[in-house]
Amino acid sequence: MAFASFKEVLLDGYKNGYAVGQFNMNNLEFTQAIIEAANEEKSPVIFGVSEGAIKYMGLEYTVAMARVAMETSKVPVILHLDHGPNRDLVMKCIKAGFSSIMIDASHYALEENIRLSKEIVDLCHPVGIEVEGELGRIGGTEDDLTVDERDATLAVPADAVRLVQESGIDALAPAIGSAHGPYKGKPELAFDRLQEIRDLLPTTPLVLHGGSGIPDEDIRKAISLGVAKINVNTENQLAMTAIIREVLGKDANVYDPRKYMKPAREAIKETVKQKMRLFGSSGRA
Ligand SMILES: O=C(O)C[C@@H](O)[C@H](O)C(=O)COP(=O)(O)O
Ligand SMILES: [Zn+2]
Repeated sequence: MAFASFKEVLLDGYKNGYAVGQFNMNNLEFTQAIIEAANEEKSPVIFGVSEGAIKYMGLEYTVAMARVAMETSKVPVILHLDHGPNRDLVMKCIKAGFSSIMIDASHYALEENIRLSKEIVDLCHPVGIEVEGELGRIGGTEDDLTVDERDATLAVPADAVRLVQESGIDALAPAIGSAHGPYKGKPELAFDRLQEIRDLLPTTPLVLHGGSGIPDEDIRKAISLGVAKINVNTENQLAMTAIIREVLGKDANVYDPRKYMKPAREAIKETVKQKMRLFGSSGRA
């Protein structure tokens, strides 16, 4: 068994009107919960791993856990570098066995975003690895980086065309008003902007970051406008932490981590299953 093709999985969603969830790996329990949910829902699944998560889990453990999950399951599984910051980490992830890469050069000016994204595509495509790029600035806290909401900027459609065509990326994450982490108010997605980008790039699967806390009807609308991958992390973290608080709050004598990590794993699994149903990926594997 091998990891599945990022482009094939996304294109199937794109053509058939559903999105595949990227769920971030933070530890063993996340890995188990995500793959169990995917198997029970018969859904393709993407393990997203950020630089911070790699530092926390270790690169070898990360790949080993994802590989065991992939080899023991019957659904397409992808191991994706999330918000890859530079060539160095991308190279390490390719060598370690990641199956796709996100290069996030969105904090640079357009020309530099295109240059760095193309450099990563030129590294990845010859070895069969597909690449996601990002345009505009997504607000909120992602990994160890916080972008103040006032500094968040929507992706410019003409720039999206240049980034995709000149770098050769396989999927595009345009900033359309979603944010990483918990939302302070109701999220306001710029659907007109999403529509414009989709019309200009009718064959490129789009990616929605900051997928936690977005109302179901907005998720469905985003999918109808070309979003084929949705990233979720915060909702899983909140579900896990809430149950651990509850278990420890009820009984101060609990000290065995298995007593609270087991229900925590179940809580993540339920959250992931609900997302797979909402995204329409259930039953697609
Ligand atoms: O913060 C991370 O480690 C991962 C996120 O950046 C991920 O790419 C994402 O977009 C998930 O957003 P969230 O659901 O708002 O955490
Ligand atoms: Zn993100």
